[in-house]
This record gives sequence, structure tokens and C-alpha cells, in this order.
Amino acid sequence: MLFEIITTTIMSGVAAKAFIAKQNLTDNDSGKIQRIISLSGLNVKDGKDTLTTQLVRKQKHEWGWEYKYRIPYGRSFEDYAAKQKNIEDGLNNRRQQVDLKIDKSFLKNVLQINKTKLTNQKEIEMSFDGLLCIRVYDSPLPSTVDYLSGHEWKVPVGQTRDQNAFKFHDFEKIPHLVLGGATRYGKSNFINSMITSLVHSEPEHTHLYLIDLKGGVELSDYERIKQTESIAYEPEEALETLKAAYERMRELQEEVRRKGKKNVQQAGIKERYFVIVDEVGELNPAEAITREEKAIKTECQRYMSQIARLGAGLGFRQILATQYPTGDVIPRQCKQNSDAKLSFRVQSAVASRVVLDNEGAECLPQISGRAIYQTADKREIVQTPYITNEIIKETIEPHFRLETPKKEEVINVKQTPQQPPRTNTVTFEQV
Ligand SMILES: Nc1ncnc2c1ncn2[C@@H]1O[C@H](COP(=O)(O)OP(=O)(O)OP(=O)(O)O)[C@@H](O)[C@H]1O
Repeated sequence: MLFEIITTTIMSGVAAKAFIAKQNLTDNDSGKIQRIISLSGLNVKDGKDTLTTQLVRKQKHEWGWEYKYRIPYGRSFEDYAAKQKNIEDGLNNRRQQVDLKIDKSFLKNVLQINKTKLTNQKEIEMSFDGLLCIRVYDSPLPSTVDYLSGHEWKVPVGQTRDQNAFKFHDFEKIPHLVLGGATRYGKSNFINSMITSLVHSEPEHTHLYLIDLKGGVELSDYERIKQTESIAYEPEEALETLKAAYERMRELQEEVRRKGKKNVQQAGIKERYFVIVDEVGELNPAEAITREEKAIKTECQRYMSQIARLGAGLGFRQILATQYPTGDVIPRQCKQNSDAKLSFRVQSAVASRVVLDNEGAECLPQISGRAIYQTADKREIVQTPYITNEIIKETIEPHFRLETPKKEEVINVKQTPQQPPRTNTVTFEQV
């Protein structure tokens, strides 16, 4: 038995009512959290003293409770984030002492306890703003959220816990996005909903450079739409696609400069270019076997870095996805220039740090579509929307072009030595 019932006949009938009230179940959490924190080894020894995590305030919300703690010297937010799962499991491991009156309502009350236990699976979220903030949600996020199209350059990210608000990622505010997550947790679904939303909202101004290195099943639907400028399925083709994007970026750079402006917004240019790489790990030169392969991948990374560094003000947005978040799988400059990160569940704290620069994604529940969306000032858990093939088809079919799409020619690096990207660049203001 996961919960403990101690019966007594001393208490009156009001006790049975008290144990099912949510307020009662959650009231104890501040003490419980402090105990779990202490048992998880987060207290700090300072000579004879033990510095503990002190509760500063707690507040009841309609979704649950928010607790604010002062953390002791010698501890960081990351220390607490690493224990998120311990805290969550501890809170859901309920040993309750309840008083039950043995009368005709006894059986009903026992069943009610069991029902409460099964339905009230709590989830927590942690953040830090000088104080450690732990939010304890009475009930989990839904495990499926319907797709909702975005507007202009905003694409759907998912449902948050904050009053169940639906979150959008605005590519005009944050141009580049890093996407991570272990296999089968929803990266491809997210990329599909992002592309579908862009095609729906800005069909005339969206330009796609798609690189699908996962065998070509996911993004092939977009081969035929007019928004797709180039599509690649192999690293050699990826180099061509990236080169095409890079050259377009240079043309725009000239155009903006000619107009005496600093960025496409000022220059009144409405076009936006999305470079989407699904499985950027396949372009990691460290993984290359032959010298030629290494040269191609190094070149690809160089183009991606240039696009990340210079592209924002020129209307370029780069989305790099990986299921193997290790070391340098995402080029350093791309990572540094991506102020938004979306991570589905990953296998380890190290992998979470590669995607988010923080731990936490390894503690996400094993639910497809559940992710952490992180920007410079906020980190939220979301349930990304599920998009069906029917919605994708319905949205993109009106944009099919008549002629067969151009698939970039595979190039032979032996015959065509690669030129490094130009470096005499002008730095443009990022939006
Ligand atoms: N947002 C979501 N809500 C509910 N279910 C989802 C969601 N996203 C994905 N799924 C389910 O998970 C399955 C795997 O999703 P998806 O193909 O997007 O994963 P992936 O991370 O891209 O995996 P891989 O890297 O192996 O391609 C889908 O077929 C779908 O059933």
C-alpha cells in the first residue's frame, strides 16, 4: 500500500471530509519539500552550523502552491534543479495519516482516498530569481494538446501551466532556436507544426531551406511547396542547401547596405528565411569517417555559424535539432546566438546542459510532446501541440508548385574544392 490509513473512532465525522480537501493535501508540502531537500544532501555544513534552505513565503494559486526559499551559501540553483525528480517523487509518495470514523460511510471514504491518490499526481517546476521558486501543481499538464496555428512569425510552442495559456515562439523577437530531445519525444512533430504554421500564416514571405538527415521521411512532404527553396537529405546535399542559404543572405546583406539600413525590418523587406536542420549531429565533423566527409561537415558547420552570427538582422532564422546532445554537436556560435531552446526529455543531465545550458530536461516525465521552453528570461514546461498528417496536408496542398521541385545536386568534393565562406562581413544589428 502506497498510503497508510490509521483508523480511529475518536474523531468525529468531519475528519473524513478534511482529508479529501485539496487544501489539506497541499498544505503539508512546504514541510515535505524542506525535508526532501535536507535528505537530498542540499544543506551546507559551516563549522558547527548547518545552513538550510529557508522558506521565505508560500502562496496558494488555483493550480497549486508556490514556495519561495532562500538557498544557503555554497549552493546554486543547479544543485536544486538536479534534485527536481527527488522532490517530485517525494511529494507524490504520500503517506497520509487520516482519521476515519467507522460507520456506514467508511467504505466510501476509503475509496475516495484511493481516488484522490490516483488522480492527484503532482508536478513541479523550479526557477530562480534571487530566491528559489518551487511551484507545485495539483494536477499534471494534459498529455495531448491540439495543434493551433500561429500568427505572422509566431509559431505554436505549446500549452503552459500558467493558467493553461498557449505559448508561441516569435521568430521576430528570437530568431534562432535550438531543439533537443531523445528519440520519439516529439522533435519532428514540433518541426512539422512550426513549418505548417509558417506556411499558413506567411505563405508569401516564408522561404525554407530544409535539411533532413534522418532518412528523408519527415520533411519530404514539403518538397513540393513553393516556400521550399532547397531541400537536402544527405550531408553533401546539406552543404549545397546551406551554401544556397548563405549566398542569399549575402545578397540581402548587399541590398540592406545599399538602402543604408541596418536590418531587413528597417529596409522594409518582408521575406524571412528558415534554415531547418533535423539531426544536426549528422553534420558533426568529429563523427566523420573519411577526410572528404570531414571537409564537407566542417564546411556545413561554418555556413551554419555564419548564418547564426549574421543572419538575424537579415531575416534568417536557424532551427537546429538533435537527438544526440553531446559536446560540440551544435556549433558553438549557433548555440551562443540561439536565445531560445526547446528540449524534450533527454537521457542525462549532461545532455540537458548541452541543449539548455541547464539541467532539468532529463527529469521531464516520459510523455511525448512534453518539453522545456527556455528563453533568456524564462523557463517553462510546455505540452507541445500534436499536429496530424491531415492538418499538414490540408495546409500545404494549396501551395504545391506545378513543376517537380529542385533537389540540390550531390557534389563531389574531390572535383569541386570548397571555398571557405567569405569573412569580409559587415555586422548587422540583431533584432
Ligand atoms: N506533441 C505531441 N503530443 C502527443 N504525442 C506526440 C507529440 N509529439 C509526438 N508525439 C507522439 O510521439 C511520436 C514520436 O514523435 P516524433 O516523431 O515527433 O519524435 P522524434 O523526437 O522526432 O523522434 P525521432 O528522433 O526518432 O524521429 C509520434 O508519432 C506521436 O505519436
